[in-house]
Amino acid sequence: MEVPSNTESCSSLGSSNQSSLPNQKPSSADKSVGINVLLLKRLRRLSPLLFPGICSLPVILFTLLLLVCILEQYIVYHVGLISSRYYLVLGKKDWQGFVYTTLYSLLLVTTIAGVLSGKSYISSMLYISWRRVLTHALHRLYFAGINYYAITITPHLNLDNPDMRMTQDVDLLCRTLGMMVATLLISPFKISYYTYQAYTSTGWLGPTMILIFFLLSSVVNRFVMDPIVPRVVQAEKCEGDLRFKHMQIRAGSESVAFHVSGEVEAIKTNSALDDLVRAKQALFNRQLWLNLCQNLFDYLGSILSYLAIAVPIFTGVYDDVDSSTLSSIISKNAFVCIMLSSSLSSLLDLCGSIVQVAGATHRVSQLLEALEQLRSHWNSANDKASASYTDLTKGYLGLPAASPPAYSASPAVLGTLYTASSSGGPPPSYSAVCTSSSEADDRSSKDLMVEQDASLLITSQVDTELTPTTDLLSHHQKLSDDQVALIAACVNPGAQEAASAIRNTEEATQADINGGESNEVAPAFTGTSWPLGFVLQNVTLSVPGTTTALVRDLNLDIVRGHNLLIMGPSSCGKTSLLRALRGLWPIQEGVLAYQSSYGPKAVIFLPQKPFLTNGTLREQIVYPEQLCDEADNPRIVVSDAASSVMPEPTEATAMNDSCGDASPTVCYDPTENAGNQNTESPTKKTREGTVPRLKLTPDRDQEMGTTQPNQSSLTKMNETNNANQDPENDNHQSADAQTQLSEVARRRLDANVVASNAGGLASRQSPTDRQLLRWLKQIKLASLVRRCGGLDSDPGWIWSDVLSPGEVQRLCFMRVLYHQPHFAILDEATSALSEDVESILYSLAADAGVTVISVGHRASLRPYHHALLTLDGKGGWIFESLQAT
Ligand SMILES: Nc1ncnc2c1ncn2[C@@H]1O[C@H](COP(=O)(O)OP(=O)(O)OP(=O)(O)O)[C@@H](O)[C@H]1O
Repeated sequence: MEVPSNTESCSSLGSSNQSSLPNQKPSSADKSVGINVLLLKRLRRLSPLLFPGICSLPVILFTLLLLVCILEQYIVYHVGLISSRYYLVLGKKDWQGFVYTTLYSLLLVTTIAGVLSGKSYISSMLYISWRRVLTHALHRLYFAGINYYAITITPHLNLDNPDMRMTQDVDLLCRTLGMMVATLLISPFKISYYTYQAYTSTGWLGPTMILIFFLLSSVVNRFVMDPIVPRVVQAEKCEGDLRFKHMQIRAGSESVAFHVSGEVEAIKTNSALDDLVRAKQALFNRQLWLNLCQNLFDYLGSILSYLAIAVPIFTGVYDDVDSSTLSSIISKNAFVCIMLSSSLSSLLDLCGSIVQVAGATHRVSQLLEALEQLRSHWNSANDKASASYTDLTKGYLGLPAASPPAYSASPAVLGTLYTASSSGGPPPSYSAVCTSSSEADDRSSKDLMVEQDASLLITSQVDTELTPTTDLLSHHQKLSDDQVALIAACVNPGAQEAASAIRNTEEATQADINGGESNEVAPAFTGTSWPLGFVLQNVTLSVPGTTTALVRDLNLDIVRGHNLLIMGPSSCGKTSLLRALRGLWPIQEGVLAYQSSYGPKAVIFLPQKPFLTNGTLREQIVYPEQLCDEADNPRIVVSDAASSVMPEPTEATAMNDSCGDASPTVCYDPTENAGNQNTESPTKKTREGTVPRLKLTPDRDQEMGTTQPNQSSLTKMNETNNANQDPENDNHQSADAQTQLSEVARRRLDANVVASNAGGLASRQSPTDRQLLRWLKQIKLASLVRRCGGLDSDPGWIWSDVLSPGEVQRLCFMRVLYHQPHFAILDEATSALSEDVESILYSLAADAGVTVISVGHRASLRPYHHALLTLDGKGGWIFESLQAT
């Protein structure tokens, strides 16, 4: 299977399957960077970012700068005439005129000093405001969706050092522009005025000579400047590479020290330095010719002004004036000609700045374009998924076809459904096969290869219920027609009041599940009516850009109350599967459906490489939530980790408008929620009352027995279904098996989404400090509170450097306890811990009602899970129940 390489045919990284990433030529080797049409286009694209609105600070400063520049030129003109005035009064020995001229000159000089300082200050302000708005714009794009991740794993973008582009290159661009802008602004006025003055002094000859000279020098400079721009771009890249190397050593200093590999790193760092020096050298070599031209034309310009004034003098225009008046006229004429020539040559002097601006503009624009490309890629995939979702949900759950679910209005609310093209060929026949652990143990790795027509389903019990004539959702979830209609009402926008009714439905459903005949066909996941977290149907997953499958045709439903362990040899694709679940990697084929946007209260990931942010201990625990107020009045920003993350909640709406990012950032005050006990309590109660506890005590098997179908019950259900089927239906079922499976998965997902939506995840109460401290003590981190000065004191640590790997893992696990999500996805999250601490952590997670999906190598993990998925790294996989262990 070829992964499509063109932009048209692909969807989005991490958000859709059958996708490759946007294609773009390598940026640094891009020969198109220069002083050219592309530069103008890029500057035009940057201008709305630099001038975001008529009342924005950059526009106000820009206008102020323009006014100050005009004032400056007015005063400079009069300052320039001072010498001419002195020639006159001194030549005539006019005492009074001398005193007056002196006072007048003092006033002008004082004023010009103030104006020039003010101009410089406003230029600096303009620079910093530009830097702020431009960096904010880049940040918005960089943190939109998973752009910050996609840009680093998308090799064909070949975009070096995005961090440096957002910092140093933006700084260079804004600073140089800030310096240039005053000259650029005033030049048209200045040139027009002094052209007129030169014309009145010298006739047409003076200004014509000067203008021709300027045009000539511009053409020469243009050719000298052009090759400099790519060298500026290259030098900036090398600068970024060297910085990155130093950053890498700083981050891994301890590992380097363990290896005592300073010399190796020195060689590599010096190599980066040598590259930088070479790049700078090439730049300076080119700049030499530019500087030569600039200086030559500058001085030729000053001579030219005297040539211009010499013509009327030698042609006798001033023959009838006395010598002091002639001196005054020469001085004045020289001044206006010099001013005209210097106005023009100051434009030429900007050539050095222009190449800097051009280089920085190209680099910043390349980043901007790549980010926009990734974002639109992401958005179009989301739109596609939204459209698929609307299509697929049309006509079931009682939804009128013309009334799409709330998802289309707010993808963040209802989640995402990702579809891929089918793999072609005959649809696989789905037989419910549940491999026992003993059988699995006997299998060789060869046996792990799964046949196309023998898919194993975690919730195989559910799938054995599939019959073409059955209302799948109602049957599966034991819902009455009224309940299904209620869900439909809740899916529709504006049906918020249905949330409480849904809770009632949950209770009713729970009663159904627990009582009477429903026990016989009760779902595997008793304890919740809306248990579905992730649905994988025929999922094939490869490393992006390659065709070698890590997992092939995987069918899996990940449900609440059903802990899943994923194992397999190193590099077999365990983390990659989690990446797909998180939407970071696209899948090649199949259907991967999940709720993507509830954040850490629904699904939390503890990655293999733990991430600790800067700040207080509490900030580590609540991560990825952000405390945005003082500790005594904590406000928590709940960011949607799977969708766009906006830095400023107040800008969320504007960003949706301008950037098309549909996922809002929610900011809520837990103190408000605390007061709303009526809303809180039922949710909390329902949650506590329904989520099964996996107790790691002797009665565990018994508990698990209630949450896990055993083989005999599966067989029984198969028999029941077979008995109900007639031959016609057999054919029908075979042909529609794939469709039905998708259908039931979507219905269950939808129902789950609706219920979670109605359940008010964001309104769940946060644990108290007392509870946090109790947990910290239980996981043996109590001393950490003292070491870092309390929960809310910032010790200024680089946490991952200060804490041991075991402490880091335990601290990260606190996030699971704090958020108490429906699902915690743990990628070797306890690998650095002893088995007894591991046991404590899993017990606490079970007590909190958290369903865990673990990746790990240790057999000690098995007792905490209901099922095991083993990958063989060649595409094969096997699922086995762990209930008997
Ligand atoms: N960003 C990436 N670019 C290219 N290949 C990658 C990338 N990330 C992972 N891979 C490759 O994908 C394969 C599966 O990696 P993955 O991290 O899923 O393995 P794993 O089973 O979790 O391994 P381990 O048990 O060692 O953690 C590996 O061969 C790895 O080299």
